[in-house]
Amino acid sequence: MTVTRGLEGVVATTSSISSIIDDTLTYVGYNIDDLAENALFEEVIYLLWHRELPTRQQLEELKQQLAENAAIPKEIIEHFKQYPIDKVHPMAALRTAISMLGLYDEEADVMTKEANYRKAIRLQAKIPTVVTAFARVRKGLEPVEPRKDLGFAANFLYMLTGKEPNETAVEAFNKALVLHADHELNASTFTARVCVATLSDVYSGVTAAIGALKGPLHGGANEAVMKMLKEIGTIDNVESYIYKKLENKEKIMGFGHRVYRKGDPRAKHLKKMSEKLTKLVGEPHWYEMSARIEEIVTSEKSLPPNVDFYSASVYHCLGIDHDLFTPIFAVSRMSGWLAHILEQYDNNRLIRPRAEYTGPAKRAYVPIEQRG
Ligand SMILES: CC(=O)SCCNC(=O)CCNC(=O)[C@H](O)C(C)(C)COP(=O)(O)OP(=O)(O)OC[C@H]1O[C@@H](n2cnc3c(N)ncnc32)[C@H](O)[C@@H]1OP(=O)(O)O
Ligand SMILES: O=C([O-])CC(=O)C(=O)O
Repeated sequence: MTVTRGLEGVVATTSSISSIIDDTLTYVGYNIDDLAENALFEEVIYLLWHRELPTRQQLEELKQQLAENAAIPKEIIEHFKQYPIDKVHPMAALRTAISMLGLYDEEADVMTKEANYRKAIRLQAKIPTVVTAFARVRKGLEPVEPRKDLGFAANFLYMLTGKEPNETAVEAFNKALVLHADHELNASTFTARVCVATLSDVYSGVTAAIGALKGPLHGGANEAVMKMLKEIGTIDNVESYIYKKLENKEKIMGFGHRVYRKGDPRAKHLKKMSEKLTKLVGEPHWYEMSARIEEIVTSEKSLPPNVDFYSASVYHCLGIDHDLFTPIFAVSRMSGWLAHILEQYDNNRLIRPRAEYTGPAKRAYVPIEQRG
């Protein structure tokens, strides 16, 4: 048996959703740079689910479907209110609430193509409402109802704060959503596909994916980056902090990638946004510290920043609590998970690799009285 630890380089499926070739990321053939500059997140959702950009009418239809399905059952809000609130990470709350949504969906176990698409709409529509409701309930605030007249990005920020966001914030948030939407067979997407390849339901697939995204080696890295920036505190501390970590062979969060070698093409967009937004909110030190960290880690380890590095300071500037960074990643990646889940159902085969056994062999059962 040949063992490939971490399945590095293993091609486990075909997919027509996104590709990473020679450090270039495309969604259904459209370069991420092009989409980041021009696309609405709702257009990207449509693209990932239908493999074509929407016409104006198709886009309006999708926006309407998302708006109509954004409300969440009041039982979920009641559930949030019962949590030991200061001990619950929003990713744990999200994982539970998304699973709970399945309990209130009469079609949860209906496995037709049409029913699965309707569930995709409901999940994509409701995830911003779930994240923002939890963010408010834990502060003793009432959730803000979604508005039908706002787009996806604006509605998220509105539900979070109760105030209509300005154009700069909406534009930045939309771009972040576009950049995080899909990424080939990353760990959480693979998790979703493994789950539904048993012909389990869509809710189980996305709940499993949220669990995988939560870890700091994957989506959880954006929150860890902000924690590191806060620990460093000032630009003068960057060198000693980073060199010490490198000497101790500790990982620097937001750097490195399993697939990219020269660099993550999404990072440059977030870097630009970080520079602009940190200046705009009068906190340029977050960008300056980040840029200095990048200089050191790139020259010492040849490791470029990934999508999670500059997204941390971007979200901070949008006034978002640091432990909501990974849930926001999930709000965007929900679109990719759902595209992959639908693709898996369309051409399913159980995913079941092998393990090379390394434990003891051929042992005879020892009765408990003889085990000392
Ligand atoms: C959305 C996303 O999921 S993007 C990734 C987000 N995760 C992070 O930012 C966490 C930090 N980065 C990492 O832990 C890794 O780079 C991963 C998990 C992203 C990729 O992991 P892998 O492909 O398994 O690489 P692996 O962890 O084996 O690293 C290879 C070598 O580079 C080093 N390395 C990799 N990333 C880093 C890092 N961030 N800081 C310091 N050294 C690193 C490792 O220590 C290892 O060195 P060694 O060969 O001397 O032991
Ligand atoms: O692809 C990966 O391994 C992780 C990643 O960058 C993502 O999920 O966006």
